[in-house]
Amino acid sequence: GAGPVLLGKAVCPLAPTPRLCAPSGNSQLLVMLLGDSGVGKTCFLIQFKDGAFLSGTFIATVGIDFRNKVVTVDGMRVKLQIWDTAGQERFRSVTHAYYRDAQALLLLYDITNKASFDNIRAWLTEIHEYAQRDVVIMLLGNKADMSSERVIRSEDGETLAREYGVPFLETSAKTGMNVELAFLAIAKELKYRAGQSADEPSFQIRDYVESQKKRSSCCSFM
Ligand SMILES: Nc1nc2c(ncn2[C@@H]2O[C@H](COP(=O)(O)OP(=O)(O)OP(=O)(O)O)[C@@H](O)[C@H]2O)c(=O)[nH]1
Repeated sequence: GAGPVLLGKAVCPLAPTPRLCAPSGNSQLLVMLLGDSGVGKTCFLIQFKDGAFLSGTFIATVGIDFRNKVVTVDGMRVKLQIWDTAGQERFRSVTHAYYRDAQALLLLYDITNKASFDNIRAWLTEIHEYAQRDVVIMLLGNKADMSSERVIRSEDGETLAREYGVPFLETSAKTGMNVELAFLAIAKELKYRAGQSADEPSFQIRDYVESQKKRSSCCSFM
C-alpha cells in the first residue's frame, strides 16, 4: 500500500497562529466544520471518525479542535484533517483566522432549530469574507433523525443551497445517515480538481451527492 495521497497544502495545526508549513510531503486536505453552537458539529466529526454518537450532556467546543481520518476515494487514499470549530459567537475571531487554510467547509444547521437555519446566510457571508475563493462548501441539515421536532423542511435546505450553488444533504450524527457521504463527496471533488486529466469525465459534486444520498424516511407530509 501506498501512503495517503496528498492533495492539499501543508498546514501547521499546532503553530501558535495558523499558517502554512514548509512543503514537507506531509500535506493533507483541510476540512472545517462550521455552524451555530449546538447544531452537532462535534458529534458529526466523532460519528465520522469513530462511528459513535455521544448523547447526553452537550459540551460546547472551546476554540478549535481537530482529528485526522484517511478515506479511500476511487482506490486512492486521501488524508483529511478535520477542524471542529466552536459555534459560539465569542470564539469567532479565533476561527476566522483558520478559514483561509481550509480547502473545504461543511456548514451545518439543525433541522429542529430555525435560528440555526436563518443564520446560514450570515455564515456564508463570513465564508466569502475569510475563506479561499475556490473553497468547496457543502450545506448540511443535521439531526434529521429528530423527525417529530423538525421545523425546517428538506425543501427549504435544498432551495437555500441552490441559491448559493452548493450541494446539500440532510444528515444525522446520531444514526450516521449521510455523514461519510459528506466527507467522501468533498474528497472526490478535491481529488478531481487536483488531478483532472483530459479524458476524465467531469465530476459534479452536486450530482454525486444527489445520486448517493439517503433521505430521512419520515415526514412525507411536510
Ligand atoms: N438527535 C440528534 N442529536 C444530535 C445530533 N447531533 C448532535 N446532537 C446533539 O446536539 C447537541 C450538540 O451537539 P454538538 O456536536 O456538541 O454541537 P456543536 O455544533 O459541536 O456545538 P459547539 O461546539 O458549541 O459549536 C448534543 O447534545 C448532541 O448529543 C443528531 O444528528 N441527532
